[in-house]
Amino acid sequence: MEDQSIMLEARDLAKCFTLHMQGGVDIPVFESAALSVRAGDCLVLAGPSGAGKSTLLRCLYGNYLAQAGSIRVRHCGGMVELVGAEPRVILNVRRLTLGYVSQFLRVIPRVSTLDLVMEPLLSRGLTKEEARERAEALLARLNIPRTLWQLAPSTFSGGEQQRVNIARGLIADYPVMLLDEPTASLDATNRKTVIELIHDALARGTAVVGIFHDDAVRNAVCTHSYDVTRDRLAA
Ligand SMILES: Nc1ncnc2c1ncn2[C@@H]1O[C@H](COP(=O)(O)OP(=O)(O)OP(=O)(O)O)[C@@H](O)[C@H]1O
Repeated sequence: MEDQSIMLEARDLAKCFTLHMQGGVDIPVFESAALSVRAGDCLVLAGPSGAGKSTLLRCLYGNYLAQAGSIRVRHCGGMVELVGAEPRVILNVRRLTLGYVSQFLRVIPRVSTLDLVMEPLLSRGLTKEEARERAEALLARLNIPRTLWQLAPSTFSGGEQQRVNIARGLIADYPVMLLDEPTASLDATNRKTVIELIHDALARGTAVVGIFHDDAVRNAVCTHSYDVTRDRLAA
C-alpha cells in the first residue's frame, strides 16, 4: 500500500556535469541519491560546500536533468514522475504543487514587486483583488516598505530582493517547497519572520526540502536531514 503522506521522493538519482567548453571534463556530483519527504516535514540537505546540495535541489525542481533515477511528486492526487517528463507536465507541477525559492531573485525589468509576488496566485486562478491583498500582507510581514511595492526590485538591496523572492515563493501555499538558503542575506528580525513562515507552512502540511547554512535557522525548522555525500561515503 502506497504511503499517502509521502509528497516527494527521489531514488537512485545520478547527476554529472560535462563541461563541453572545457575539453569535455566530467564533474560527477552524486550517483545514487535517495530521499523522501512527508507532508509537514522539513528535510534539510546537508554536506560540505561543493557536495551537491544546490544541484540536488535543482534536479528536484527540474532545472537540472538527472542522468538516471526517479523523482516522484504527489500532484493532483497521484504520484508524477519528473525525470524525463515533458515540459508541460513540469510546468503544471510547478504551477500547482512545487514551489522553489532560489538564493537570488530573477529580476524582470519593469515588473513591479507587487506584480512579481501576485503572479503565482494569478496563474492559479485567483482574482486580482485576492492576489493583491495576500501579496500586500506578505510583503508587509516581510518588512518590505510600502514605498517599494510599485517598483521593480532591480535596485533593491540584497536582503530586500531575497525577501521579495521568499514572498513570491511562499505566497501560493504550494504542497511541496524547495528552499535554497532563503535567509542568507537577512538580518535577525527578518530571519525570524522567515522561520515563522516556514513553521506556518509546515503546520499546514507543506513538505519542505531546504538548504540552510545558518545553524539557528536549520535547527529551528529541521525535522530530518539528508547528507548528499551519503552514497559516496558508502562506496
Ligand atoms: N551548472 C554547473 N555546471 C558545472 N558544474 C557545476 C554546475 N553547478 C554545480 N556544479 C559543480 O557541482 C558541484 C556541486 O555544486 P553545488 O553548488 O551543488 O554544491 P553545494 O553543496 O550546494 O555547495 P555550497 O554549499 O558551496 O553552495 C561543484 O563541484 C560545482 O562546481
